[in-house]
This record gives sequence, structure tokens and C-alpha cells, in this order.
Amino acid sequence: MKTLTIDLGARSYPIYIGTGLLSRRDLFTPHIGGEQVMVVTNDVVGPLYLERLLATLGLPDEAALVLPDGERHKTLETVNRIFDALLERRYSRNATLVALGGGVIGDIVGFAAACYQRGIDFIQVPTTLLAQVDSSVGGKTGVNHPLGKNMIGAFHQPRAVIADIATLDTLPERELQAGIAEVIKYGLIRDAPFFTWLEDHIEALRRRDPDALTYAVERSCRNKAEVVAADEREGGLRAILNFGHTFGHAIEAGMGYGRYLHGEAVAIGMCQAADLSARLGLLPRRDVQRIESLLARAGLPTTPPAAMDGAAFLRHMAVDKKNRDGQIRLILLEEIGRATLPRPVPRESLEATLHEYGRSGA
Ligand SMILES: NC(=O)c1ccc[n+]([C@@H]2O[C@H](COP(=O)([O-])OP(=O)(O)OC[C@H]3O[C@@H](n4cnc5c(N)ncnc54)[C@H](O)[C@@H]3O)[C@@H](O)[C@H]2O)c1
Ligand SMILES: O=C(O)C(=O)C[C@@H](O)[C@H](O)[C@H](O)COP(=O)(O)O
Ligand SMILES: [Zn+2]
Repeated sequence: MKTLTIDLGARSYPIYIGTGLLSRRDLFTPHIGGEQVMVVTNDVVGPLYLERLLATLGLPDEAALVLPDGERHKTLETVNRIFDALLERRYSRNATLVALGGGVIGDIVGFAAACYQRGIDFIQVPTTLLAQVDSSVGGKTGVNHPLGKNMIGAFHQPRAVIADIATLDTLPERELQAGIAEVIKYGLIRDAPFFTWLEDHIEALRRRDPDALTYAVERSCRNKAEVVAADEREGGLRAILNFGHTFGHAIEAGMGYGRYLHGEAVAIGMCQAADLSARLGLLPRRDVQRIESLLARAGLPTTPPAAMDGAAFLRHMAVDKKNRDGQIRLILLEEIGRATLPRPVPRESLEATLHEYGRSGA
């Protein structure tokens, strides 16, 4: 097992990465403050891993809450179901929530923990590659609004992240690929040697080679932890973690939540952001091809759906959280391994990228 620490100055918390961790009670107990614990999961992950986790924690079935699966349930209504359960079961301020699942469960449960009685503890137990490399770390929590992705949320850090790589054995291939998109993102924004490593090991990752997976999770978490430690609330540097997301979130909201997986939408968005970077003379065109080629080898889409024309993109990008004074700002690449901070871009260049991808779209 590897242990990383995310250091936020006044606070820090561990990220445990390894196999068999769902059975390691000793990893959980130091991060549970009181006697009341609720494990929140969904109806896909629950049947796979809930019984084992409850046994590890010595909890009865009544300590669990099973929510419906899917991005379309990442809503305030679902968060309210957690509040209902906490209140009906008389959970106090020193209770701990345990989020068992992918990024959707982690974001929902984290947000419920941020709000219930003005904030209770929670532990992230991520079971998708995407959640293990990205969403479980860093404290962004929240839910979607029909008009915009993750529009209602809070920063609320978990007490610990416990990433059991063995849970990835049951992950559907499409979900694994979606997670690889966020892994590739770290190579693009701040870790060129990791990008090269990914070019050499993408097939090993896709066939779930345990060493390759463990290495990718650890290196991704290390990158994320360093960025979040430097800028917890996205005053500056943290925005680079949003590379490709301005386009990607537009696809998720525009197509209807759940039609495109988050990682798929981000993969397309990273191609668009790379193209725009080249148009603006920041990134060599050959690097755009290198990026598209690696994403395609990962089994990811690289062009947007035909239904997302330029106008649809611009409508959704108009509510991006990085906008200032109503102006769209984008993260660009100066080279593979070096991202810019968010910056306004000339409208005609943005429209040229949207037009180019509109023409090639599936
Ligand atoms: N908070 C953050 O910093 C952050 C970062 C990246 C993404 N996100 C959010 O994360 C979400 C995407 O997360 P995701 O890709 O994990 O999707 P997800 O949570 O929907 O999980 C994907 C699917 O896999 C299932 N699943 C989970 N673990 C499984 C397992 N071990 N075996 C079999 N099936 C399993 C889930 O039930 C679901 O059907 C998006 O809402 C995105 O906005 C948040
Ligand atoms: O942790 C971050 O910061 C990120 O931006 C990570 C992203 O991969 C993630 O999708 C995040 O949820 C996006 O946040 P948002 O603020 O753009 O909603
Ligand atoms: Zn993301």
C-alpha cells in the first residue's frame, strides 16, 4: 500500500492506495470521530462492495443508504434523500459519512456532508478509476443544475481517501476509459514525463495491469494533491485541473447528463482546447496530433457529437465557473506538460475551433 498526504497547511489528510483496502478497518477507524457512521452508495456499487465494507466497519445493514445510480441523479433531490435519512436516524454533528462509489457518489455525499448541520466529516472510498485519480481528492463537492454542470456545491475536504485498486476489477470498460481521460489530463497540464509514460503504457492500463494501474493512480493523486495544496479554493493554479472541462461540461449539459460520460466529454474538450492552443500559436500542431492519438488509443472519443454545434457550445460555456464579468476564459497548453492559467481568447479563434470540430463531429 502507498500512502500520500495532501497537505493543506492547517489540515492534512491521507490518500491510501492499494489492494484489499476495503477490508482494512485500521485505515478507517482513525478518521471516524463518533459512533454514528452512514455508508452511502448506489444500486450498482452496493451489491458489489457494501456488505464487505459494513463488515469491515462492524456496522449493521441499517447504517447504509443506497441511492439510484447515474449522473442524472446528481441533483439536489438526491442530496435531500441523504438529509432525510440522517434526520430520520437522528444522526448528530459528530457523525461520519462514507462515500462508497464513483465520482457521482463522492460529489453528492461530500456535498451532503458539507451542508448537514453546517458540516460533518466524510471519508471517500472511490471505486472508479476516475474517482481514484481525481474526484475523491481535493474537496470539490456538488451537484448539477439543468443549466450547468456542478453549479451548486461547496469545498469540503474528506478526512481520508481510501482507494482500493481491486475494486476496479468490476468496472465496465467504458468507465475505465473515461477515467484514463483524467489521467492523461495530468500529463498534459503539468507532467510531461507522465504523458510519455502513458504513451508507452496505455495498453497495460487498458488491460488493467495492476502495476500500471497502481502507478497511474499514485502519480495522478500526487499531481492533484500538489496542485490543491498550492491553491485549495481555485484562486489561481487549481484552475489548470479544469483543462478541457469548459468544452466538456458543455457537452455533458448540452447532451443531457449521462449521455456522455464525464471523462469522455473531457477527452473531447481536451482536443478542442489543444486545437485552440495551436490556433493561437502556443502549441505545435504536431502535439495536438500526439494528444488526439493517445486519447484515441485509450478508446476515448476525440470529436463532439453532431448535435453540439458552435451555438450550443457557446450557450453552455457562457455559464462556466471560470468566466469573469461574463467573459469566457480557457485553460490552454503551451506545451505538453505545461498549461496556462484561465485566459480570455479571441472570439474568432474560439469559433474557428468550434467550427472545425463541428465539421468533423460524429
Ligand atoms: N470533485 C471532483 O474534483 C471531480 C473530479 C472529476 C470528476 N468529478 C465528477 O465525477 C463524476 C464522474 O465520476 P465517475 O466517472 O466515477 O462516474 P460514476 O460515479 O457515475 O461511476 C461510473 C459508473 O460505474 C459504476 N461503478 C462505480 N464503481 C464501480 C465498480 N467498482 N465496479 C462496477 N461499477 C462501478 C457506477 O455505479 C456508475 O454506473 C462526474 O459527475 C464528475 O463531474 C468530480
Ligand atoms: O479538482 C478540480 O479542481 C477539478 O477541476 C477537477 C475536475 O476534473 C473535475 O471535473 C471538477 O469537478 C470540475 O470542477 P468544476 O469546478 O469545473 O465544476
Ligand atoms: Zn473532471
